[in-house]
Amino acid sequence: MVERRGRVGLVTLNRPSALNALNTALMNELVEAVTDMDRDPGVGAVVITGSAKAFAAGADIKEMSANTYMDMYAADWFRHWEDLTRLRIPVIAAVSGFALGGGCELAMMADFIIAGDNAKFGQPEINLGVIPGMGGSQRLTRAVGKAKAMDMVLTGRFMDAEEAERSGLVSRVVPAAEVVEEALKAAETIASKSKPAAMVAKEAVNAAFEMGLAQGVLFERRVFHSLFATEDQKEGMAAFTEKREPEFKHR
Ligand SMILES: CC(C)=CC(=O)SCCNC(=O)CCNC(=O)[C@H](O)C(C)(C)COP(=O)(O)OP(=O)(O)OC[C@H]1O[C@@H](n2cnc3c(N)ncnc32)[C@H](O)[C@@H]1OP(=O)(O)O
Repeated sequence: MVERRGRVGLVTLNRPSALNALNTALMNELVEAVTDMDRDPGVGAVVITGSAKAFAAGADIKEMSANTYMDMYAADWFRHWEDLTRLRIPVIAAVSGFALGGGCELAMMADFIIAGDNAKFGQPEINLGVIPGMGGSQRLTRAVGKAKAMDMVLTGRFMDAEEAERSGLVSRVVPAAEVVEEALKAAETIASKSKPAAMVAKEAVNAAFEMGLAQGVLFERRVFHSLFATEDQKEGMAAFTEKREPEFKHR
């Protein structure tokens, strides 16, 4: 499930026979793997991917179907999975095939999504008599706006890769066979930058979803100032002046 390519971590969901339906065991493994990478100074970015047919076809319907309200509430079902949104290093979702329900929500927990041209995104929980429960109603709405989010959440229809790119859900669409390599290349590019700068950049962009404009701009300015305490800022600006490539030390 977990591989290292230099400074990049690659995590592959490994239940292809069930289209990577997200059950507790799989999600515990995923959260543990990326949390370990997040703490590893040698990792600068992470890619999460699935199989060619499915990134993930949703939360495991069979695992939760017999649960009662109290089972769901007492376990606070999906709460632990939200840990993925608290990672400090950049995370890319490389999506091929189905990204449905919890699969779409998992992809949206990443910092950005690179989609194969066969990708299909959807929040079809309405067909099961429920609604998104891993943040879909919130993150999809922020990504694509109210009209498309309402359409998808209320009708359960799928969005193809082209529409997903046009709507702002994914950052780029590439041939399906190349999606993991493209995501790894993007992750390698990120991991080659100053790690403190990349982490702060992620925090600053995410702040746009939590703060008003004035507060967000102030937050950005303050964390921008803070980067002048890093060796990498000195190196990056010296390298520019000396017309050479920077050698970041990630501190
Ligand atoms: C986060 C919250 C609140 C909820 C959710 O995420 S609920 C789940 C939302 N997702 C869905 O409703 C999609 C369910 N899956 C499908 O509609 C189809 O599997 C498909 C359209 C994605 C693909 O259809 P296809 O005919 O190509 O493949 P299947 O034979 O249907 O699937 C193969 C294999 O995988 C099992 N599978 C698929 N999705 C799930 C799932 N979400 N949970 C559990 N198991 C799933 C499917 O049952 C089949 O396994 P078996 O052959 O053993 O039955």
